Amino acid sequence: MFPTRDIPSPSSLFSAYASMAASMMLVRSMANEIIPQPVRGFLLSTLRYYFKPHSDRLTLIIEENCGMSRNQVYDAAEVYLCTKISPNTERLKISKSPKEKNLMIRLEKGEKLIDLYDGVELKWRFVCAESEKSNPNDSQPRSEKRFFELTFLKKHKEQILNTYVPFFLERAKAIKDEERDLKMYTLNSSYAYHGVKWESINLEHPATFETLAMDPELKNSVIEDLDRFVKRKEFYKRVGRAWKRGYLLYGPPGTGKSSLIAAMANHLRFDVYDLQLANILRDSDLRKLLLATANRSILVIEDIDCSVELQDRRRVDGRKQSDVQLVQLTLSGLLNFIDGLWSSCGDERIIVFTTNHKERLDPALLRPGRMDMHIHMSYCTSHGFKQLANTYLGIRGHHSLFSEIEGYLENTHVTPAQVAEELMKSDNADVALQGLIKLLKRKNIEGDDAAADAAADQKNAGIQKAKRQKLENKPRKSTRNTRAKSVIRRRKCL
Ligand SMILES: Nc1ncnc2c1ncn2[C@@H]1O[C@H](COP(=O)(O)OP(=O)(O)OP(=O)(O)O)[C@@H](O)[C@H]1O
Ligand SMILES: [Mg+2]
Repeated sequence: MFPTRDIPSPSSLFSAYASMAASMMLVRSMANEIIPQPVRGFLLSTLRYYFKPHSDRLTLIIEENCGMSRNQVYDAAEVYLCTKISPNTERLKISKSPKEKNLMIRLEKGEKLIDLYDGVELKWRFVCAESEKSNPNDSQPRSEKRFFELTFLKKHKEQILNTYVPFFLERAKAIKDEERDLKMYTLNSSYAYHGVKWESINLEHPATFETLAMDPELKNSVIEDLDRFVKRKEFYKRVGRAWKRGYLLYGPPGTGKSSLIAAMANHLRFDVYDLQLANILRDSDLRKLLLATANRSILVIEDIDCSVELQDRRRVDGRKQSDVQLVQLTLSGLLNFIDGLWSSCGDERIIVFTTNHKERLDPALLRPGRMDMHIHMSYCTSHGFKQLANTYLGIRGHHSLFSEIEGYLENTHVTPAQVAEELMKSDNADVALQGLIKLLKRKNIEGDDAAADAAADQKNAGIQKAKRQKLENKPRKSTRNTRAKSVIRRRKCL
């Protein structure tokens, strides 16, 4: 039997606890009275800091807003994380506004993601919390506070802040760029504006480097050149050059010069500014227009050989006599103007000139260093034809009619535009290719005729030239004779 004497009865236990709790409350209330609230808060948090086990993880809080403006890091994280959605993600938000092309996908609150960067594991969590009301009597509903938590090992703090955050900011920019519609700016020459203005439409030209029929080596070198250009921000800064690049596209009509410009714009996701010089009368307009172009854009001046005949244009069309301008715009003047402006402002600019007649161009344009790359767009080759047959008829391998077509292409001048037109005439590959053979045969005969004509012309021209020279020599002799005779006559007279 246990002695029951030492075991406290429940009622005595209760009264002991009650008196202990009362005395603790008394101590606390005394402490509350003695130590003011802010000091108490500070002491508590300090004690908590020293006695809490320390974590080896750091969490960055990325809030939606910073003051009145949006937090760019938050917006970038929202876009970037859409590319990191894993099979474990359970809830996503999707939306689409009428103006947008693609669905917008965003994380739902509470969702977590893991990202790996350079071997470092990063834990992301999207949090939506109702913010505290500053005034409890306020009838307004509580606002929602949204933020991302980014957690990783503390030892990676520098790496994350200095490289990972800039990395996903850059990626988000690229993704947004990819999503947005490209713009094509043309000039609005309505003089209601007292000048010209850029007007934009969506650039929906579907040409890409994949669909472009052109010499594969040349195509690759253009792609590489463009890719190198956009990556060389630091390089251009270091060597003290403006970050811009010029391309001259030349070749007969219908060889793909305009298509190449569209392919460049689609590849780089750059807007296009189509500068029709014929619509510009004043230097001040040109300056305004150039200054109004944005970075990451392509300025296009098509058919530059026609535009250089701009000197001394006198424009009176439908305007008051007082508005009549004497326009003096020479190519070299224009180039110096563009160079000057471009060297002083703007980044990541591309300028493209096109011409059907390179030989007619002002040497100022062809001067080394002015147009960085001269790209010859030529008649359809056998490789170009295969590319078009693939694009238009879906023929990937060989076709029984190919060798005949390739035979003709070796000595026939036909443009990719003409080939493309033939290939579009039927969905049936055999019919379309037969049509192309007919065209090539016709061209071949015309080409032979034209060559025969050209040879005959040349021969005639040679004969005419010889005759002219003969004639030119005769009078010269006769002139000399006449002059000599007259001298003799004059002497005789004396
Ligand atoms: N190299 C090419 N590859 C694919 N398609 C081409 C090519 N060249 C021309 N085409 C087709 O022909 C059409 C006209 O070509 P494009 O306008 O690019 O020629 P261009 O060289 O700019 O002619 P122009 O000198 O008359 O301005 C294009 O829309 C395209 O369908
Ligand atoms: Mg063109």
